[in-house]
Amino acid sequence: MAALPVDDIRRLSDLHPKPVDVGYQYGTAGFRTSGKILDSVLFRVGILAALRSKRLDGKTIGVMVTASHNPEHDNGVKLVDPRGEMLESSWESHATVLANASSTDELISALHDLIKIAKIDVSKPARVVYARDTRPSGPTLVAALEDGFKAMGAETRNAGVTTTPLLHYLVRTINTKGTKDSYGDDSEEGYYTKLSSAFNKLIAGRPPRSPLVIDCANGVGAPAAKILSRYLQNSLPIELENTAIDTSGALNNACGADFVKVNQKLPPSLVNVLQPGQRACSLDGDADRLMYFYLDERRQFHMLDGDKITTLVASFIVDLVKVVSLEEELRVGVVQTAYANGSSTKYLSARLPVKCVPTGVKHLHHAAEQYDIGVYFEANGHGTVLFSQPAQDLIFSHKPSTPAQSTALTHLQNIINVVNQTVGDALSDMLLVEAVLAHRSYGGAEWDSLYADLPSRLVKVVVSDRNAFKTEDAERRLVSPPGLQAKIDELVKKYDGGRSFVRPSGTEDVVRVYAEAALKGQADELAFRVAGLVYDEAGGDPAQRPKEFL
Ligand SMILES: CC(=O)N[C@H]1[C@@H](OP(=O)(O)O)O[C@H](CO)[C@@H](O)[C@@H]1O
Ligand SMILES: [Mg+2]
Repeated sequence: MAALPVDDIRRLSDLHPKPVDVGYQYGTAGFRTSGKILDSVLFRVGILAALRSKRLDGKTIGVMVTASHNPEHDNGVKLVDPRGEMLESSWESHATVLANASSTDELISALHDLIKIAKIDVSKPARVVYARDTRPSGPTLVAALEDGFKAMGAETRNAGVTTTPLLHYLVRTINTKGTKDSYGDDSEEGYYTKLSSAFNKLIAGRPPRSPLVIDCANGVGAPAAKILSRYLQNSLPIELENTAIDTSGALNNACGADFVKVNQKLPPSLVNVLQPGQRACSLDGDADRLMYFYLDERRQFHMLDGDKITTLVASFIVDLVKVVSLEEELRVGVVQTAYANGSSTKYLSARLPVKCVPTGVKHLHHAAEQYDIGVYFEANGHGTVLFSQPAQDLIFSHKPSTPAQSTALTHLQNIINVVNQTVGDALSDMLLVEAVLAHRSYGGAEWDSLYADLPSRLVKVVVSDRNAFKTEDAERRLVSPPGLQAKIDELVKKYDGGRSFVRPSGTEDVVRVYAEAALKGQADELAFRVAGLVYDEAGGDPAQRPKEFL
């Protein structure tokens, strides 16, 4: 069995020393922190990606350098497994171990351990494809990553500056190229062609669409949406806003999907742009999240979040499945997290199976794979639709008995192709939403009226140790610190339609509090009361207690 190229690793590792006194964790979204302290992490992730590929007989592994919706000065990195899905969870801890090795010697010894534990044949080829978003720290971090690849002698393909979902698409298409499972052409062009031609077929014969405003969060979604618009031509007129990818500090700043979701308001930059009734959406910094919204006649803001997208899309698919009389063979189900608005869960549960899983896309994705057709979106707008292989085979082979069935089947086939099944994809999801709206003849208001959101509030609490907070029941209840859940239950009882839960964030050093209630003021009050409980319970300094906490 070949040995690790220790000399190359040593020489290059010395160029990327780990800062002392910094600990790293491969969390829900990979490694994510200030871009200034990620150099050694990127180098080591380069090595890890090569080893993961060797472990999988030279299948291509993806590496994405992004911190998504986080502030511009943050950055991050995550690995993508061969089918375009998130890194297998047992390897998350390998990643954490490598990132925290304090010296080159320790790194090399950790690598030897990893090879043994994970049974890696080092003589196998290593193949990786990588990309980054538009963050200013990206080029330097990618150089560190490339040193990691070089140390391992990996075969590499640089996908440049692109969106996270496009990188996931590339990983899957590269690995399925020339097989019966081919997912498309392994190029940017292949991606845009696949999505746009499916969309064009889906909306063929429908009245022309009115222009859609896209807030690109001043990120990589801007160039991506521009390219997509060329492929769409007249089928979907779009107006791009917040496209300043070279303006320092602009990324995700007072714009983008996370801003809209958290603040429940219009990005200020759109105030003089958006017309009442016009459809608009926001992407996040790496274009895998999508939030829709519109202004009513009184210029009141209305948000159409991931739950509203789930409802729109799942109902449409269910109706198509009914038309083709395949309800038994094509079971449609929905996956949500505790952050899903209670009204959406109620609406959906009355119509289809709904499952609640812990936060983080990998949990939703895996649960959605259990259905023939699984629709999943986090409330924050990250999600997609998964079709099992048997479901796809049936949809492409079934013989329709009537013209209506033939049309419905064709729509299902085109939905399969418009959707990026590897991961949530803002641009693909946007095309899917636009297609369904066109079929239903809905504007924002009609879509919004399917159910009324319960007012909700999300609050962050800074605590000294978020790991002291442990949850059960898909994060809806706290088991630790002991006794805190009972106090939350007591509070919740006092609010009409009240619901609240507390969980440690997987991406930030905070504990999150969510609350909803029948009235906005009540949801806010409940959230701030629970936040106060959490703060005090965690031993927060009374002098620093945020004044809004009750
Ligand atoms: C409330 C919320 O929006 N949480 C987000 C956030 O996770 P936290 O574990 O809550 O920090 O980032 C994750 C990764 O992007 C995303 O999957 C998740 O939905
Ligand atoms: Mg993102």
